[in-house]
Amino acid sequence: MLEISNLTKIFYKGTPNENTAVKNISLDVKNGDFITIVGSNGAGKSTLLNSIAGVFPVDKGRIILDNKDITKKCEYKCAKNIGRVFQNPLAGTSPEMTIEENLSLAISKTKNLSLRWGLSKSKRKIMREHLEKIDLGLEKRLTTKVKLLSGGQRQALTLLMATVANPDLLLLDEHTAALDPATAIKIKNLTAELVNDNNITTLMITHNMEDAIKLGNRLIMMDGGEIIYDIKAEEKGKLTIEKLMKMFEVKHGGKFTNDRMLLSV
Ligand SMILES: Nc1ncnc2c1ncn2[C@@H]1O[C@H](COP(=O)(O)OP(=O)(O)OP(=O)(O)O)[C@@H](O)[C@H]1O
Repeated sequence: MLEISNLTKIFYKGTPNENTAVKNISLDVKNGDFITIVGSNGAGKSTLLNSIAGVFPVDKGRIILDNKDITKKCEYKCAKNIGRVFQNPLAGTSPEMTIEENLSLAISKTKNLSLRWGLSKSKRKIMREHLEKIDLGLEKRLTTKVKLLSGGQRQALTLLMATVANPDLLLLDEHTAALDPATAIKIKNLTAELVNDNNITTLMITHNMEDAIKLGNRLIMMDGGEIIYDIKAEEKGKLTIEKLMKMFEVKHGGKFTNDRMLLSV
């Protein structure tokens, strides 16, 4: 489904600040995999996701999504098949546009041609049905401007927009980290529901070890630009936070240094 081979991303190449953020990473992601990604600060997690999403050119390697080579595809083109949600709840929606206009744009990426254009009655009905699923009463506020929503409401809408067109791949970069604890739980549950119901292949960066263990069917740990652990199905089911920390220390050769990660234990 997603095949990454020998991926390398170097920032400030050829300068004294040269920094290899992703080092020769290979990863084979199966259709429907829900992979959580953990690792210390600067481990290369966001760089890996940004490389897949075409944010910048990579220095080496290949990225194949659904049998298509997307290694050199720009961010705009990748966005047609890849849904993304970021940490900042203000990032994924257009504030001056209404809920229905935002959602309509997201639906316009769908392969279902009859749903693509305009704000027809049937499209509104479908939008309301989608919004009902997130259970925040937004289905009654279709014409409200998005800038009037709370951070949590906006992040839920962003998540819905990122999944509504059934993307080939969903990339989540600490998408609940900026929310209050109660809202974060809601968004995490919504994530699991949307991903599982639609069988969306997903990579999710989190600093919360508990979430990393609980959510998804596979866990990847990164350190120094490399994948140091790739823990699958059954083995993942037996993981504990303590085990995971110990494993990190064994490979890293030192204590865990990520304050945010430790705080969320
Ligand atoms: N756009 C960029 N330009 C230059 N350097 C960058 C850029 N993005 C990331 N880096 C550097 O690449 C390295 C990996 O950063 P990255 O953001 O991928 O780590 P991360 O694992 O996501 O960390 P965190 O958990 O702190 O968000 C870091 O040294 C970072 O400073």
